[in-house]
Amino acid sequence: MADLQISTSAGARYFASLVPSLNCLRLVLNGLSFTTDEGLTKSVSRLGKPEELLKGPLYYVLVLILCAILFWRESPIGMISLAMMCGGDGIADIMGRRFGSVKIPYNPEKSLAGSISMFLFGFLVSIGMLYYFVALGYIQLEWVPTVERVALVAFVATLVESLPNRIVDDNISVPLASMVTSFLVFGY
Ligand SMILES: C/C(=C\COP(=O)(O)O)CCC[C@H](C)CCC[C@H](C)CCCC(C)C
Ligand SMILES: Nc1ccn([C@@H]2O[C@H](COP(=O)(O)OP(=O)(O)O)[C@@H](O)[C@H]2O)c(=O)n1
Repeated sequence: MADLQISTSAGARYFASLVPSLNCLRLVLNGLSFTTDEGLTKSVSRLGKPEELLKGPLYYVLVLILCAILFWRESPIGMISLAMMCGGDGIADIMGRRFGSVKIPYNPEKSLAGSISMFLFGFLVSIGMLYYFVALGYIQLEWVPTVERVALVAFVATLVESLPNRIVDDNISVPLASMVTSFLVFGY
């Protein structure tokens, strides 16, 4: 068990994914009303309906599991995708609701304040995470091209998030767009 807590061990990524996996189970059990956790439902839903847990929150933890297992500590793709979903998309909601008076022309439900906040905060969290991983020696990066690449990923993810999300939830489209763009610019 101690070996699993060493991030270089083969099983570490699976051990780390236990936390979002257990939350995934909580969301499914409560979303399907097999169990009732009103605190969980109220904290992660908008209307207080259990079935809401099977949408955005569930996609969120599934992306966490995927990034932990697929990318772990050796690829920048996972940490950038999580930074854009957890940091960028998260701040877009907060800033957009509060300061979003100027709406996006092609999507009146979203605002420039939300999108600009998403780009800037998602970019900064991505760079911060990459700096941390470089400092720990997990990955090696040249910073000038890395900053340019992360800015491109943040721009694409912000553009995707600004689109009307009636088709695909942005907890899927934002990390997916980040993963594809990161793979194209970083190559791994
Ligand atoms: C409320 C959540 C998603 C809804 O997003 P949206 O539809 O408003 O866009 C998040 C649900 C969180 C889940 C119940 C518990 C997550 C546990 C996870 C291991 C915590 C680590 C998060 C950290 C920021 C990486
Ligand atoms: N780019 C954005 C994103 C969200 N928002 C605001 O945040 C609210 C929730 O955004 P959303 O529907 O994308 O919710 P999440 O599922 O991303 O949290 C929107 O109804 C807007 O009021 C914004 O103004 N601009």
